[in-house]
Amino acid sequence: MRIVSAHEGVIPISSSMSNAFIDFSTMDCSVLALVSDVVVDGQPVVGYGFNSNGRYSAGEILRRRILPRLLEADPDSLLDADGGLSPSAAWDVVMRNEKPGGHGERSVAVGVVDMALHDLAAKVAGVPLHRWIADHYGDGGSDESVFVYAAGGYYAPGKTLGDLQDEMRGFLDLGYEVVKMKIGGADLAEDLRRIEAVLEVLGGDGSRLAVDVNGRFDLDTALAYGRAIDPYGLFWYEEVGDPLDYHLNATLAEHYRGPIATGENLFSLQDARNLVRYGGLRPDRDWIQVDPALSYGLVEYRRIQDMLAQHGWSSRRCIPHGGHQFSLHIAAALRLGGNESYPGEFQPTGGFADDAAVEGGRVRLDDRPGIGFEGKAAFHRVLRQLHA
Ligand SMILES: O=C([O-])CC(=O)C(=O)O
Ligand SMILES: [Mg+2]
Repeated sequence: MRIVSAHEGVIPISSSMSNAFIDFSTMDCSVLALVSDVVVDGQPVVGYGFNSNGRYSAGEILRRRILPRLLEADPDSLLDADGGLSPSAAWDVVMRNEKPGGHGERSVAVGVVDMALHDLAAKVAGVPLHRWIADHYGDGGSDESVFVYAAGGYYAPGKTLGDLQDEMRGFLDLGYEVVKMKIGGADLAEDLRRIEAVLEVLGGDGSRLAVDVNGRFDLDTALAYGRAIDPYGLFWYEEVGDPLDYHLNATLAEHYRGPIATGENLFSLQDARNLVRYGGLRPDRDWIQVDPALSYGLVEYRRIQDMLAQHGWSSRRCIPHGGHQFSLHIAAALRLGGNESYPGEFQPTGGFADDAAVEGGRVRLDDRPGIGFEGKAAFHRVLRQLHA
C-alpha cells in the first residue's frame, strides 16, 4: 500500500473558559487526512489524526518538515515485513535529521501523523484500532470497556457555584462516576467553596472528585492547598506545579498523602523517565497522564510503557490526558487504568463516538474500523472536507 496524499488543516476549538494557567479564546488544533491507494467500496481508505487539546496547532512543522519526509520517503520504507503500514517505521522516517531534546511542538506534529497512520493501518486491516493494537503491540486481547472520568469544572465569566454544580450533575446523569474540576485560578478560600459545592453533588464523596491546577502553583502554594484538601480524600491532585519541576513534585509527594496525577505536558520518553526517576511519584497510588497524541504518538507511548514497566509501574496507573478516541483504543488494548473524557468541551474534536454510552463510569469500545471518527458526525464532516 501507498500513501498518495496528505491534507493538513487547522480548526478552532476555542471557548470562553479558562484553567489556572490559560484561557481558550484562541485555542486551535491541527487536523490531518492521509489518503491511501487502498480502495474499499469504491472509496480510498483515509487515515485521520488531530492533536488532542490544550496545545496549539503545529501546521508549520507538519508542512515544512514532517509531512514532506513522509511523502518523499521510499513507500516500501513505511511498510512492515508483511507489507502492512508500519507506524514505527514511519516514525523513524519523519524524525530523520531531528536533534534530541527540546521537544516543543514537534512532538505534537508527529503525534498527529502517528494517529492518522494508526487509523489508516487499522482501517486497511478492517478492524477497530484497539484490536489492531492488541494484535501488533499487545497481548492479543483488549479490555471490553474503559474507565472514564468527566473533565470540566473550568472557570468562565459569570459562572456561579450553581452553574458548576449543574455541570457536574450533568456528568453524573450521563453515567460518569468520577468528575474533575479546575482549581488554582482563584484564591484558596474561593476554590474550597467551589470544591465543597461539587462535593455536595457527589454526596460528600471526595474519592469521586479530581482537581487540576494546570501547573500553576509554586511549592508553598502547592503544600498549602495540599494541607487544605487532604481531609476530602480526593481522587487526585493534578499537575500541581510546573510539569518539568520534578523536585517540587517530589517534595509534594512527601507531604500530600493522597494520589497525585501529572504528565499531560511531558512529551517524550526522556521527560517521562525523568518524572519517574526524580518526581517522587508513588506507584501504589499516583497516576501518569502522558497524552499519546501530544507526545510523538503511540510509537513513543509504547516506549514510555516499556520504561514504566522497567521501573515497576503497572500500565493500570496510566490514564491519558485529552479525552479523545485514539487514547480510548490505546487504553483498552494496552490495559491502561482508563482515559479522560470531555463530554462538553473542545468541540468538535472532544468526546467519543456519538453513540458511545457511559455506564457505571465505563465506556465500551465499538467495532468501527480504525479509530472510528466516522461515528462522530460533526467531527467527521470537518475531517472529510480536508480531502473532499
Ligand atoms: O485545561 C486543560 O488544558 C486540559 C487539562 O488540563 C486536562 O484535561 O487535564
Ligand atoms: Mg490537566
